[in-house]
Amino acid sequence: MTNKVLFLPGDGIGPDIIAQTERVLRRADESFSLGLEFDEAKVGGAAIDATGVPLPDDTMAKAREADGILLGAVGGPKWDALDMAVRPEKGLLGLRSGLGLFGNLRPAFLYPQLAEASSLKPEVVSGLDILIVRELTGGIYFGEPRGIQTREDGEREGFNTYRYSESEIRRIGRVAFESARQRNKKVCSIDKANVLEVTVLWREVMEELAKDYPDVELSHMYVDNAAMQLVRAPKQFDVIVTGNMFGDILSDEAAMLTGSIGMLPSAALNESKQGMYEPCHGSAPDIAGQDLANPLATILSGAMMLRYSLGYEQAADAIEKAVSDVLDQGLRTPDIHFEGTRKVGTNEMGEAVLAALDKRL
Ligand SMILES: NC(=O)c1ccc[n+]([C@@H]2O[C@H](COP(=O)([O-])OP(=O)(O)OC[C@H]3O[C@@H](n4cnc5c(N)ncnc54)[C@H](O)[C@@H]3O)[C@@H](O)[C@H]2O)c1
Ligand SMILES: CC(C)[C@H](C(=O)O)[C@@H](O)C(=O)O
Ligand SMILES: [Mg+2]
Repeated sequence: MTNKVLFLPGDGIGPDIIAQTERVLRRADESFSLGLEFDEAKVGGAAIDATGVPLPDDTMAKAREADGILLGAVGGPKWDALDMAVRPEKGLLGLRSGLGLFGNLRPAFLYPQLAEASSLKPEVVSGLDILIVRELTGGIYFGEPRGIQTREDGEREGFNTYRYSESEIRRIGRVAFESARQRNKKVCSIDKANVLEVTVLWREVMEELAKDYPDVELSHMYVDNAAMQLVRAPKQFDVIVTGNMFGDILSDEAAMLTGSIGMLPSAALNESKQGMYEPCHGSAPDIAGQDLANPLATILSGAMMLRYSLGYEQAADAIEKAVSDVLDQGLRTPDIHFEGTRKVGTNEMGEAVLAALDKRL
């Protein structure tokens, strides 16, 4: 069996962080004799520049063939102002929906070495380990109708549709309940059921589903309260399940509890566990190409790919331990740097992870 890994570096810091992750994955491949086959394709702004579209057919074809996809990030000021039809996000959203990657796992785990980098007091975050399960191919991101139009009275209006079917809610709910079974057996479903009918249905379906998981405790919370609770007492959460947009916002918030958005990996899985893995952050145009980006979220996404889509638990473990080792050594990119630690660049951080991985073998 071959295990095809496709790299999609994308834009901004995407190529910087994918380069470091590729080194680490190639080393893991050699050391554990995984038999990985690597390929690369363009997406987002880089694809627009090269081909005129953000998701070329060739990229989509390679993505369909791949067992695991590792994406850097897409977008940036050069392309974001373009019409919706050609926005780089279309490339990313097209990949997610085209591959049916509805289940987005975003683990907000605080490495103890980074407690001082967190935005919250160490006692509030120490031991933090939350899994955000975000629905990724539905909700307001994809609902129709959508658009910007000029009304008869000459005023322009923009509109999107927040829509979820029962089966879409049920399948993401199952991901959350199953994940909770492997963890602390608590699911908190986050909605806005006091205002939005779509989330009244969301709540009802979660309640129905809970009957199949009597060993898991289900609770519900409105999203505004959840945003507040995440910074007040984040350790009350185990698994959070929520829709596409609320999950997008809450996962960036959760990232800061772990020290930096540069630390948060993610997996996007479909029914057959094919997956696309990416850091939760964007293309960070402000620091692109300057050896400043933190590559750890992407390296950790690579470890998630080995674990969830390719089944190489041991290699995934070794990479995660190597990341912990470099934090133990006090190495920090600027986003997680604090007094008493040593500031390093993207490249040096990648090299340090490689060296730590070698020592672990
Ligand atoms: N998955 C994706 O591809 C993805 C995700 C989010 C945003 N975007 C796109 O990225 C572009 C920039 O968006 P934004 O500025 O809102 O969000 P962003 O996540 O790119 O950046 C927000 C802030 O976090 C910092 N940051 C992000 N990643 C970092 C890392 N690895 N190391 C150190 N610092 C890091 C940036 O320097 C910036 O100050 C936009 O075009 C947006 O649409 C893409
Ligand atoms: C770039 C954008 C489309 C994307 C999203 O909103 O899903 C990003 O913010 C993310 O979190 O992956
Ligand atoms: Mg986001």
